[in-house]
Amino acid sequence: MRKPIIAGNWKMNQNPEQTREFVNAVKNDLPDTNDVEAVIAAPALDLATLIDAAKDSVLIPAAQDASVHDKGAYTGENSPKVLAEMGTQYVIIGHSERRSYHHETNEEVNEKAKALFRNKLLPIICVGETLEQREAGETEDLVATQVEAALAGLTADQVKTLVIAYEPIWAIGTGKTASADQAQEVCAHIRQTVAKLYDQTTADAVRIQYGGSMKPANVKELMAQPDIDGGLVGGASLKADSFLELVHYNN
Ligand SMILES: O=C[C@H](O)COP(=O)(O)O
Repeated sequence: MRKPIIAGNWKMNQNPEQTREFVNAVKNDLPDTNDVEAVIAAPALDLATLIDAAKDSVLIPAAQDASVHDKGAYTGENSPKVLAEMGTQYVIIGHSERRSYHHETNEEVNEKAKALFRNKLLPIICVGETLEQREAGETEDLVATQVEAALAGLTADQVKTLVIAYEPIWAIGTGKTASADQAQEVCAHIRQTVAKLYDQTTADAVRIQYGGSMKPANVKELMAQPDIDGGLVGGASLKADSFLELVHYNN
């Protein structure tokens, strides 16, 4: 039985004061962590505040990216070693905004996944296609290639603990959600890809999120799909009320 995981990705929004207000507003109303994991991936500048404010709650702190290096002369980078020391649990890697604006390659995403495991952090690996790629019928091959590259060299035991987020780029921040059927089809394909690369037990353990205009109005239908185990949510995770509705999708 895979534990659902709803993760807010704040992107470059919220400041430390807003972060503390948000955590104070949600922390006593979160679901039992055995039922649903509630995660917030804050900007690096807010992470210390998030971790401090959330310390007596079940809210799980996450980062939005990490360096492939633990330390050294890498100006502007965030060390996975320090993220772990601070109390971060998950780190998003390979988000389409990083692939597009920072030209991150599949190989770098793989290096980052290895750096996270080296530091006992868990990756949330993002994959997904553009509208042009979808219309050209390339979605399944593209997503399988991204998954295979990201997981290269990882053990089955590592893969069982990580999260893959399927985020069709055309649905991110656009208000256009993939239909539940479209999202399920690609998430099932991702699971089959993991089964081919590893085995069915590993594929059955890995958690797959959908991301792209997920909101309180559509979370229930998306989460009802057999291969969707969670959501990676941008805009709708910024407000406390909306985030609480998302993590309580089952009520
Ligand atoms: O990481 C989150 C996704 O990019 C989705 O963003 P969105 O919910 O604002 O569409």
